[in-house]
Amino acid sequence: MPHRPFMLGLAGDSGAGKTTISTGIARLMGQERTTNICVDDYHKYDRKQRAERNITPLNPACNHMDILEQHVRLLAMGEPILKPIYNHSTGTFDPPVYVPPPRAVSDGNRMIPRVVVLEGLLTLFSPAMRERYHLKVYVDPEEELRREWKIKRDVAKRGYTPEQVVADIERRMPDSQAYIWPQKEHADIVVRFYRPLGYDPERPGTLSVRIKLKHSLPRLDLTEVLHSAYEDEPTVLRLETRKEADILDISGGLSPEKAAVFERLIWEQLGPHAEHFNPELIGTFWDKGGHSYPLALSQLIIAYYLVHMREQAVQHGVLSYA
Ligand SMILES: Nc1ncnc2c1ncn2[C@@H]1O[C@H](COP(=O)(O)OP(=O)(O)OP(=O)(O)O)[C@@H](O)[C@H]1O
Ligand SMILES: O=C(CO)[C@H](O)[C@H](O)COP(=O)(O)O
Repeated sequence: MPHRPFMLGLAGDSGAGKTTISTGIARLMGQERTTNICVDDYHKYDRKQRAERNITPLNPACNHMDILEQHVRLLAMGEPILKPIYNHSTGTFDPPVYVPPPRAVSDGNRMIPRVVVLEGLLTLFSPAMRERYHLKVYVDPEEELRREWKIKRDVAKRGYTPEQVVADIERRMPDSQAYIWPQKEHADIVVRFYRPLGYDPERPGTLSVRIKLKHSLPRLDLTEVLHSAYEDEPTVLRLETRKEADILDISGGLSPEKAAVFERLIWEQLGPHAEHFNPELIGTFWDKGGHSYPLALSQLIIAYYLVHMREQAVQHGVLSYA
């Protein structure tokens, strides 16, 4: 009887869109079956202590990496953890919370595995963590977009002024380059939102996405949708096979009709898990209560690979059943 959860590791710099992606994945795969862990909770120092020590939260030395590794292992084994909490409103720590074991739940006929999503600055940093995930994703928007997103979010939700956020981004840059960006090399999937030609900043839902898929991933058959795209809208969807990876480009100009065909196609390849998934609430992001088809499809594609990579791991005996 399978007890061990689907394990997804999602990394990227601050404001890159990790929470936005993982929120949609939880909605898609079932919020009641998903445990979402934000790795910010494992900061070693509070905001004041970081300022005193002149250390950024991007530095592994500023985080309890050993406890994080231990918790990733426990969660992967379907065990509970007592998780710290970092509070972004106060800049200090709240009392820890008990996170129940992510064990499979029964739907009457069979067991449905739970999902654990670990998202944060350093989730792909150490081999001890990487080896526990079925799928590793790195979120890598255009740097200008990331800055814009971070400034808006930190001002609206974390009490900073725009000047403070800009100064902080600059101060963090050496650590971004030293610790965060290199994690991209370890990802199975790299998701890059970018501004297409003629992009209107008032319509963030029209951002395009480029998804880099490592050749080690199982094949997602996109023939039908790529073929229909090429006939009438040649630039809306593109799949290019390169030496190091496949590159899937989804334009923000995708019509709702084509997005629906694309969604159905992935859906059909999800296998029996699809019946427990809910595609209705994917693709939303916080700014202006927006919706984006490239975001929705990215979330669906990640879920597809997560399901299939776990299946492969089980088949190859990498994961045993508890
Ligand atoms: N695909 C997207 N399209 C439009 N806006 C987006 C997208 N992804 C993220 N954003 C915007 O960027 C902001 C930051 O995103 P999010 O909170 O998901 O980043 P994060 O990587 O989790 O950040 P942190 O690690 O600092 O908590 C969001 O509030 C949202 O408005
Ligand atoms: O890079 C970050 C990830 O969200 C935050 O800045 C970090 O977690 C510290 O938080 P705060 O700025 O609220 O003290």
